[in-house]
Amino acid sequence: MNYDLIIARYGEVGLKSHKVRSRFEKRLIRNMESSIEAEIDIDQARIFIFPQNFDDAINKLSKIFGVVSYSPAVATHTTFDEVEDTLLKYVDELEKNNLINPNTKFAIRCRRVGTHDFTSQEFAAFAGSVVVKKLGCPVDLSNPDLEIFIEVRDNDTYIYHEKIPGPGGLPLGTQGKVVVLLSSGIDSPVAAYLMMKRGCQVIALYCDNAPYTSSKALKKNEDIINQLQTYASGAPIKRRIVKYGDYLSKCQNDAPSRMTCILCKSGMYQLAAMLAKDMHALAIVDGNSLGQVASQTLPNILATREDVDVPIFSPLIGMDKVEISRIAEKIGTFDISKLDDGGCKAVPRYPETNANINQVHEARENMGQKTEILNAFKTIKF
Ligand SMILES: Nc1ncnc2c1ncn2[C@@H]1O[C@H](COP(=O)(O)OP(=O)(O)OP(=O)(O)O)[C@@H](O)[C@H]1O
Repeated sequence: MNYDLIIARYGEVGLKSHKVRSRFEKRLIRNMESSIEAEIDIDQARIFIFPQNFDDAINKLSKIFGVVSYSPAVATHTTFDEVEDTLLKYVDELEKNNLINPNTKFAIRCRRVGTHDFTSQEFAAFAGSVVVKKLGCPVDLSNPDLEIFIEVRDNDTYIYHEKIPGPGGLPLGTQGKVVVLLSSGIDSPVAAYLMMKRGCQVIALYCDNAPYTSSKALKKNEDIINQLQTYASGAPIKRRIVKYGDYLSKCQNDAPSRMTCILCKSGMYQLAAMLAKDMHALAIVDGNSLGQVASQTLPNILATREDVDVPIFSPLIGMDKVEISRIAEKIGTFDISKLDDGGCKAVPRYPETNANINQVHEARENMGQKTEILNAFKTIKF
């Protein structure tokens, strides 16, 4: 198919006030321009993309948040003769690609913006008659095998047959920055993706538990971030790594062993809060799903968040593993996350599942958490 352009549509952005919408539209276009080589215009809630490479643009648009659907299209002028001529060529191409034949039930869907001396129904009937004359195929408006869309916008008319779904959400970068505690597991990459979909730029903090975890875990974290970067056009993920092994040793040596995981998570939140303040992020995000593992019971979630003065979001809290894994597969992180990295050797045999906030508070004081976290923070490279 020889297309002239791609028409993209946005969803939620259109519900905003005029001022906010115009800011979000600009950001959406900027995000598109940073990964697609194209000339891009916007007119009345439609984005017109004239790419250098169509396949590449079609691929990239599926990963740009804010886009709800898009259609490769041909363009012509709004006259009966020119639309007939262009439609005949378009149908020729559809036929060559086995998308239409004399038995295909089809419908023309016409939309119109502007002042014309015909209605949308009249124009659809005209376009339908062009197709019937050419192929003799039956019109079926309620249950067609193929829909051909004709979009008339003043003097320009666009013809297309596909509406490819985009990822939806809000344009990346419109909702500020968040620090995501991003491990090498299945869940936190999905949490990061969902926050990106809501428009947040991600700062990914990885706590490197070496020598309790292997270099494979660190490599997996890098590969996961590279995969998530394909969705981050216009607001790339910033990766930060903290050396966390010494802190974990201190937890093991100076606190009851059943507390290690609680103190580990509590320390991660403290670090994430410091990083958030340092990098002007307004929230922390984790991959918790209620009750999934020992560290994610309600008492433990409460105890690990004590003294954290930055909001913590857990976008997966109500999802089960199957739902989370399905998203991980869709976004391409599942196969990386599921690779065996040997796990964390600091996990005790019997981790606490019902933490008492006072006891955790005492354990944090006794192990000198504040100093240990300050020391760990210094290992982050900026
Ligand atoms: N090494 C780490 N670096 C950064 N964040 C981490 C790390 N380990 C765990 N977290 C955070 O704590 C949350 C819960 O921890 P848990 O030990 O259950 O994670 P996991 O199973 O290793 O990874 P995930 O939850 O991402 O599948 C994670 O979702 C993640 O947000």
